[in-house]
Amino acid sequence: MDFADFADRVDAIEAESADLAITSLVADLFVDAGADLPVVARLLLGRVFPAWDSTTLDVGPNLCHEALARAAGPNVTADDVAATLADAGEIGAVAESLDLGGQQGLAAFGAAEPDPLTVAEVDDRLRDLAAAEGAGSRDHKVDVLFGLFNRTDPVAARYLARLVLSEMRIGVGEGTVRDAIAEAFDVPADDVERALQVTNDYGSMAVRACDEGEAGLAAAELAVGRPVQAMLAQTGTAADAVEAWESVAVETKFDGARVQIHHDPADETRVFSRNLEDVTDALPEIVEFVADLDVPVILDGEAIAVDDAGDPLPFQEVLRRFRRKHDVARMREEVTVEFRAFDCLHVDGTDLLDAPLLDRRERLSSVLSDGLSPLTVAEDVETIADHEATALDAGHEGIMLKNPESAYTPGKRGQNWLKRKPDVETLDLVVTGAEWGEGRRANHLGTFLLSARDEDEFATIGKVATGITDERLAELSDRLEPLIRNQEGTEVDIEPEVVFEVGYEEIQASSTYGSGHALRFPRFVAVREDKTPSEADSLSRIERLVDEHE
Ligand SMILES: Nc1ncnc2c1ncn2[C@@H]1O[C@H](COP(=O)(O)OP(=O)(O)OP(=O)(O)O)[C@@H](O)[C@H]1O
Repeated sequence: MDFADFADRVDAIEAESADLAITSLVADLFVDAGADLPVVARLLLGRVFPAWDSTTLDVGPNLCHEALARAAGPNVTADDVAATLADAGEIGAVAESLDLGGQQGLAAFGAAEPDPLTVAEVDDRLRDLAAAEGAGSRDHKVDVLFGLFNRTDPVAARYLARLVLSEMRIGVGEGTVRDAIAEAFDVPADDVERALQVTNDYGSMAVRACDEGEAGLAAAELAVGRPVQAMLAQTGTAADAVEAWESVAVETKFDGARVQIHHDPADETRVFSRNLEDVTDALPEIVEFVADLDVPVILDGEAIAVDDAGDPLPFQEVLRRFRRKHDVARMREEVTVEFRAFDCLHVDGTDLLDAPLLDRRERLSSVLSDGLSPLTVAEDVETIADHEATALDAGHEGIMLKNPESAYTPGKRGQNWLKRKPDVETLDLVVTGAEWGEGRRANHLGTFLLSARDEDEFATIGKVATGITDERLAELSDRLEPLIRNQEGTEVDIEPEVVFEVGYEEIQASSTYGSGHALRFPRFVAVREDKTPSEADSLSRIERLVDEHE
């Protein structure tokens, strides 16, 4: 399929507002995609790589601006592109407005008219770009993008630019793609959903539905090395759990960060964070913890930080170890990390997702002799309260209440896992702007603009400057500066990428911020290194919190 045809179809999808009509347009596109089906399914979701693969293109706004400027000819600079972006508000509109691939573009192809750009070629070139590293990789990336932009018409340029900056935002979510696969290939949406949960690969599952139908989807299996979404919990009480189930599996709720271990004794061990990022290199202790297991396993659990006496430290400590690429050995001395296992998805060739929790726990105890989260089966609130008191005494965050009969449902926040509602409410919000500091803090970003997730946009809700030490501020500044998009006076726009956990006193109505709400006395708690903006708190959650407190 030509990329220009794909872009025209995406344009029609973006222009449609009715959900059902969008699904049908996507389904038609899937039917017409032929051999490009896997790539088309991923690109619609703004992905070059499957959802389980944490490889990124690693293309920042500046690099993209440079490539666009080159493709637009000698009279346009990267600064011009950035200035146009400030007016246009999004990179797609900027790319579309530039006259790309003029004479300088043809010259790059030896003056001959280049072949039309295909979807497969875009995919190949972007994969090649993602693989570039080391000296010269930046130039190589600009060259690749320049080569692609040179061969796009305005609509294709719009979607290519959005794709490379992970800003596809065409109103097609994972649910739409699931329903469109079902509609296109006449298979039940539930079967597609299940296969997607197990594989986390929209492209391959679209192909399976097309080629093999229901049977192909049913045969989808977990693979050691390919992470699945974590099962999530709702808030609930002991009384809720006792009422809902015959008995209750009570576990300690560790205050750490979720990790999924994929261990294959014949191959390697990989550790993934809650957002499926590969964090293996940052957490060598976790790899060492399973090194002696002689069967392939997929384990779910929590990485916690402990002090010299082995007592738990707050989760901010463990987050200091996440995503760290340098100084891992030194950080390991500073913060000791341990693993606490609470679930087991696969052992030695057998998938356990559909097995009841207690069976999965039995398999877990058969492979691990220590590091298990303690579990009590309770039938009354008193026994649950006892477990809770013991957990809190030991310095843990609280308890989890689980339905002993329940299957493991990846990515689902169902009724089968309940977490004790924390006493202090915090919000996970995306940093979308900042202000340069004053006085001795003038070289750092000082105040951070926070936004809640609103569908695939972000709605501002407050600013935080309190609770941040000078050292932390320097770190945050280094982290956020490369994400600056625009600057006006001392205020900057920040590419939505970093999630802050923030405490607050109250949520008030406000006309100052886009969300219609403002946080009263917001204070910085931590950077949620384990969350992406898509996992930040949504505007609808904030509205629910406001309703609850009224
Ligand atoms: N025994 C346990 N079983 C399940 N989860 C546990 C357990 N101990 C700790 N956890 C952690 O608790 C998390 C769920 O509750 P919590 O509210 O703390 O997480 P969150 O990441 O802030 O929010 P959420 O997962 O609800 O989006 C799990 O994702 C997991 O990381």
